[in-house]
Amino acid sequence: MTKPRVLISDKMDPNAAKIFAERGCDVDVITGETPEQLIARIGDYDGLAIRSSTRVTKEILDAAPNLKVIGRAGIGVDNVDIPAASAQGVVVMNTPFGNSITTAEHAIAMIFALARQIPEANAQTQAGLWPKNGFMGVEVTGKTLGLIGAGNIGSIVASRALGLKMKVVAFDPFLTEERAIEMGVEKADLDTLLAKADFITLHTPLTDQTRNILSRENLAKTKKGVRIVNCARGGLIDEAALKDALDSGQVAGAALDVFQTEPAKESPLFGTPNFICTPHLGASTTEAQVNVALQVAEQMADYLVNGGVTNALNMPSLSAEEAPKLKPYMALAENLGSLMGQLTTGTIPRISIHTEGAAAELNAKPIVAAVLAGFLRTQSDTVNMVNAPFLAKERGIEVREVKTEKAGDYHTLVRVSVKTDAGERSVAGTLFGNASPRLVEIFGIGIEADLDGHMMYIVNEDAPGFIGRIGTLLGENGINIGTFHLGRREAGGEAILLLSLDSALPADVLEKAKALPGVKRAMRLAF
Ligand SMILES: NC(=O)C1=CN([C@@H]2O[C@H](COP(=O)(O)OP(=O)(O)OC[C@H]3O[C@@H](n4cnc5c(N)ncnc54)[C@H](O)[C@@H]3O)[C@@H](O)[C@H]2O)C=CC1
Ligand SMILES: O=C(O)C(=O)COP(=O)(O)O
Repeated sequence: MTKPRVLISDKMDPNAAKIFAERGCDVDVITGETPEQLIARIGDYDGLAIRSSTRVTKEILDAAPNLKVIGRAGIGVDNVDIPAASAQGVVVMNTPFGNSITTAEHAIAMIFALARQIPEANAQTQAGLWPKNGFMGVEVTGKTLGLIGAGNIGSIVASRALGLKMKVVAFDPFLTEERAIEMGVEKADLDTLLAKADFITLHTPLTDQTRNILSRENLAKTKKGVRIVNCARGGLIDEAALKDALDSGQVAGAALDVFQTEPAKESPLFGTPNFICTPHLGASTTEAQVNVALQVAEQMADYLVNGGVTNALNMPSLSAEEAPKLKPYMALAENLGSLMGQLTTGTIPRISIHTEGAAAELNAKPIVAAVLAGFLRTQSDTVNMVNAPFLAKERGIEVREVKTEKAGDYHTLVRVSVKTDAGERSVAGTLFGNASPRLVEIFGIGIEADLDGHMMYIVNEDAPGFIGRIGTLLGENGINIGTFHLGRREAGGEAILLLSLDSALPADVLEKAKALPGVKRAMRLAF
């Protein structure tokens, strides 16, 4: 058997290459290449091990017919086009915990650096100025830390901040009261956090919901003199608005480890008083880098050599016997969970997974795990089939399984229902030819569609002319519609439109769609 070939394309602890070799893989370490160089090289490889510098785009995947697995030595996978990788059958895995402590410690270091202006004081002292009177700091003891995102890293930051005698107020729509009490933090909505916090620290992934969470408008709602730390992802803060807020004194200090565009070699923020930054060093400690390198190499080698799957973000774990029958159901279940996750917001106390007809005869556990993974992955990059049920429990989500062996309108059906403030809402799908997943219902409205790639979802008033208007808007913006699906409650009532698009829907076009007459809701979806 030929040995699997692995490319390590970002700087990684040497332990990774060592493990790959020990586990029977041929490994090359070639870092710092341009996308064009990577495209020219990637065709030969079965595995690609990365950190945040390599962007794995559809173009790179298109040039990688042999690629089976992408391993992220770290947490965030926003640099990987996961829908494109999934479409190509490439497993994407990360190492969800190996660098969390290190990153939390960087955020705490940033808090102190801001509180005592350490970088500038250091620079002026070494320049011979002995600026003893120029640097009046603030204590952190007794101050309020606003935590946006209370997942793995956020909760470590909270525990450290509590140890420093800070009060912690957390905003995370998926944080339950019980978990907040366990963490010793006060659960709050975003506006309350913005109004109360003396320091704000961000620990969410970059998603459509979190992009620009510290927008110009939200920065204006902060307590005057707030200090802000971002060691999560660029794009969570409006950088131009942050610059203005620092200039006006609304924000007394800001520390960024991450930027909207990286590498950030220039920025209007550079040189602004009370602004400090590091070049995406959150995960850069010896300990964290050894952790993630060992873990990613073990996981990838396991998959390439034995077919074992750990911490995969886009693939279910299955036994060899169950696999062929369950596989299409897993895809259906994951898509339905993801659809539900994308369509609902806020705390969800209950998810019910109902299998009917042929689906009810199967082992429900992987189907339930796939629904939960699809649902929770819209909130966190670190969810997979293995940890989704635990995460759901931790988030206080009650999970119900219901089986009806007698078939209804479809010979086999999976229905996902969630309890929301607005009542119970459900989506359902079936398998065509026992193989192809198909959506058949959204929120009580019958609609048949494949859930695949980039999509757009619209709820509108059923009235003549609407379909023409949306088609014209997308056409004028160069967006090609792949498939077009319609459903409605009754003639002239509420209608839904589900479009598959050949490219991602830009934010400005989405805003224009929302402004079309008759549109009640418009959003982009991705599978
Ligand atoms: N600077 C660096 O070098 C590093 C950065 N990171 C980044 O840190 C971030 C957090 O990582 P983890 O804590 O491990 O992830 P996690 O998945 O454990 O936690 C993320 C939390 O954000 C919450 N969240 C999701 N949507 C939200 C919203 N709209 N508003 C508020 N909260 C929301 C989730 O419920 C979850 O609790 C990720 O973006 C990751 O990529 C991670 C490691 C190193
Ligand atoms: O793990 C993450 O999400 C990180 O952002 C760390 O990035 P890095 O591996 O240091 O390029």
